[in-house]
Amino acid sequence: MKIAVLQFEVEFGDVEANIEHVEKVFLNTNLDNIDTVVLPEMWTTGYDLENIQKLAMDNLEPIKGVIQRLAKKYSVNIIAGSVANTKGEGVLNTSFVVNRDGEFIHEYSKIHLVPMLNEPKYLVGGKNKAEVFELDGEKMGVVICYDLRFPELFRDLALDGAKIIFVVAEWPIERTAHWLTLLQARAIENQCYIVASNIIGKQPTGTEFAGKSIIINPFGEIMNQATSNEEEVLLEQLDMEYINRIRKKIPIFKSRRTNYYKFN
Ligand SMILES: O=C(O)CCC(=O)C(=O)O
Repeated sequence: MKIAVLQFEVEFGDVEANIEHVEKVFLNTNLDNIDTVVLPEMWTTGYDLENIQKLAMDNLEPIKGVIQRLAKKYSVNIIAGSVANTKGEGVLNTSFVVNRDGEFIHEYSKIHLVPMLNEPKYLVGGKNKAEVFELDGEKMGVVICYDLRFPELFRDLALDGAKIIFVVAEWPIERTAHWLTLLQARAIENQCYIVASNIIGKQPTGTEFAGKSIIINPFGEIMNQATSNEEEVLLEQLDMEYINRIRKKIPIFKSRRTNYYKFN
């Protein structure tokens, strides 16, 4: 599976400009042999939480249509990062996935809201657990930013067969060390690929973002990593068989002693 991870600066509160920008990145990137493109968290709005009610999508419309059109046009699967999304009782931070035929195949709304960003004041948490989905016959999952601090979520996805876990984020630069360490830990402990897309730049709220989008293999090695301050597209081929070799060599899933854990 060949992956393209997009890292860019989000225009604060400017949905139209951000969509236009992503369309341009698709146009200017050679996606000929790419299977799956990954976008970051809240990429249509940034953390413009004061205005999030009016900037949010309405049950993922119209952004779903935009992504479906791009997926078909370039014949790529798209992990569409996440967007502010009004559904039911409030605004969710929702990630979604569309396959290369333009079919909508998965949706997950962030369950862990971030106190440090005041997210619980403006957003509602997702009510469903992160589930595994399939693209091109491979099982995978997607989680959103702060979710990275909750290893249970990753373990559940891995136990359900996920071989790639995507992390879509707006992770601040001041906690770059946590970003890198936790992403590598999640890859090592779950022996799966971790593919993470983060944004760059400073937003009017004063938060500066870490960039450092990254692709990590199931042995925990960094295959590709972006800088902290430049727009970039990371391209990498993932060998899905490598997961089996690593799991055979270090059989942690066979060595688990679930009787001794709170969560099993
Ligand atoms: O956990 C962190 O340090 C950052 C989380 C975050 O910024 C987010 O979830 O958007």
